[in-house]
Amino acid sequence: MTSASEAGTAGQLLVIGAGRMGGAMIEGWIARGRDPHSITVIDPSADGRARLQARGVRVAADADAVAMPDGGFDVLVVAVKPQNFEAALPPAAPLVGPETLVVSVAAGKTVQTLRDLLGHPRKVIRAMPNTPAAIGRGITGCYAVPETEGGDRALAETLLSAVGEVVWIEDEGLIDAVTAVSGSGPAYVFHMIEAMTLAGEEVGLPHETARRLARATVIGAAALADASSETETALREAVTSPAGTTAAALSVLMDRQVGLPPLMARAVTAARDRGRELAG
Ligand SMILES: NC(=O)C1=CN([C@@H]2O[C@H](COP(=O)(O)OP(=O)(O)OC[C@H]3O[C@@H](n4cnc5c(N)ncnc54)[C@H](OP(=O)(O)O)[C@@H]3O)[C@@H](O)[C@H]2O)C=CC1
Ligand SMILES: O=C(O)[C@@H]1CCC=N1
Repeated sequence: MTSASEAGTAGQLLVIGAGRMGGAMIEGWIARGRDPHSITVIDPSADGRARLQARGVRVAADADAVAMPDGGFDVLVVAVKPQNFEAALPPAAPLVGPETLVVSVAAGKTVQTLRDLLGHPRKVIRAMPNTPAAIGRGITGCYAVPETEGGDRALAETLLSAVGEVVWIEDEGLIDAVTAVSGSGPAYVFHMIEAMTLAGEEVGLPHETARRLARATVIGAAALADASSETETALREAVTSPAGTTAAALSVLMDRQVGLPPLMARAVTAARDRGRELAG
């Protein structure tokens, strides 16, 4: 087993579930120079396995088919759906050693559940990334159990920062809130494009024109926010002429009773509560 600091690019990684999230992380690690042979994937999808194998990643259809590396796995990344936990995790428990760092990106599933299903590993980190990870523009919120050491957190941060920014929280109970804001958040933004497209059609634009305008506006506004040192509030105010068209729209969107803030609060609370339900 390598030291935690070496394992940013060295060390042996086991990934259970290489779909959208697991796959994006693997691509990020390889892009950052990790040897694909240091990654082992368990995934039942034959197509997915063939794609990864062609990239040099070691693959197995199930835990029984995994060849344990000398010294064991340094990190186990759990990236299966919460609904697949019971089937996927217990068979992998023998692959988890006393020094293996378990990093789970699954929504809802608690440290306690991970420990119960994986033979009670000591070092567990819950991480919540999002799909912009696929282009290296994700953000991941992380919680580490007190049993982890500085080197474990540094190792997790190295792995997760391969696909974007990393923020740490000190309370596991807040991971569901992170999920509700940034984990699920990209879907809210894509839905904003859909809603602006529909609204454009309702005021007379052809569908494709409305879609092009809406999409380029969201992408352009996000890029401007990214490039600018100004706050979102300042950027919003820069669009808003006194008594102009934007002010008319914002009087609807910013209504405290029926505007976007109370609607977004309901949506984020619903996501947070669903995360809590998935824990069970
Ligand atoms: N998508 C997102 O935006 C985010 C997802 N997450 C979390 O990431 C996790 C994975 O989500 P996502 O990547 O979207 O899901 P995907 O369905 O894309 O990926 C899950 C992968 O796990 C595989 N799988 C199913 N059963 C098993 C098993 N028994 N052993 C090993 N692998 C298995 C699936 O194969 P098959 O398709 O053949 O079933 C699939 O390839 C979830 O827990 C989710 O909460 C976290 C942040 C954001
Ligand atoms: O929808 C979900 O449950 C997962 C977690 C965050 C994004 N997708």
